[in-house]
Amino acid sequence: MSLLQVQGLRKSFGGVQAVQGVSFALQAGELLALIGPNGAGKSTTFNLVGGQILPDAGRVLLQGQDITGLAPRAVWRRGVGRTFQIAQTFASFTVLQNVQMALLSHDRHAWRWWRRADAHRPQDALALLEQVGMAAQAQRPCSALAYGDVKRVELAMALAHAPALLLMDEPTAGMAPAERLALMQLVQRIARERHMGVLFTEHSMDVVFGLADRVAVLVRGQLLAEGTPQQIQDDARVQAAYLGTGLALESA
Ligand SMILES: Nc1ncnc2c1ncn2[C@@H]1O[C@H](COP(=O)(O)OP(=O)(O)OP(=O)(O)O)[C@@H](O)[C@H]1O
Repeated sequence: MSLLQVQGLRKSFGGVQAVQGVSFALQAGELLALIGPNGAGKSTTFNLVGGQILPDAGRVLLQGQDITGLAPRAVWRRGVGRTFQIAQTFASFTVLQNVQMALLSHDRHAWRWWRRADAHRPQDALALLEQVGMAAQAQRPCSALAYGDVKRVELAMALAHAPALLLMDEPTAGMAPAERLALMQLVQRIARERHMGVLFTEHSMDVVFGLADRVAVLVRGQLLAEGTPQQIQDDARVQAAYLGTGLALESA
């Protein structure tokens, strides 16, 4: 059974048909990149899976269970984690405290008990930081970190929830080419180790064609093609869709 099945999703905003019957599947341990020109419907699809937007039609199944229309928090409870285009951490708290707070949230302790974070599962928080290569910086405030390191802390916070599926919205936005490949190599390794599926939107073709297992191409709200990076790069329809958009399909 696929980890995630998206079946015939549709969403219109007024007269704009943002997503028009999109279907795809994602397996555990796999990285699926959702790409397409501006306005293709990537964010809308992403938000339909995460529960931020209600679909007009179609279904989202997680491990065979229908999660269509559930609120974001309920989708999260079912095992769907999320990272954001602009990493979200508490700047004045230490790296370790940030992960401890994510563990608190996962363990269903209310956020207002944040003062207890210091005492909450410090060894587990440290182990998560080791997984993302941030244990040495555990005691630094997040405000003192380089942006690439903040993204690693955000990843550790998402992993605190032990998600079966991780949604990553433009994970490498604002990062230098070497940094973004390193981050996504880390995500790939963790996805394999944890059998966690990763659905990500991405504009950097070096990341998409270097690290995704499969690529889904959206154009004007429809799924134009889906396949391995090589199949997508060789697909004449995809190349035509990108012509004139100012985006290059080749890896940098
Ligand atoms: N809340 C909204 N209200 C009205 N129109 C919307 C809304 N969200 C998206 N749209 C429209 O739906 C279409 C798809 O937008 P979407 O943001 O999903 O595309 P995208 O592929 O993520 O684009 P980009 O790469 O520019 O972020 C666009 O025409 C957009 O203007």
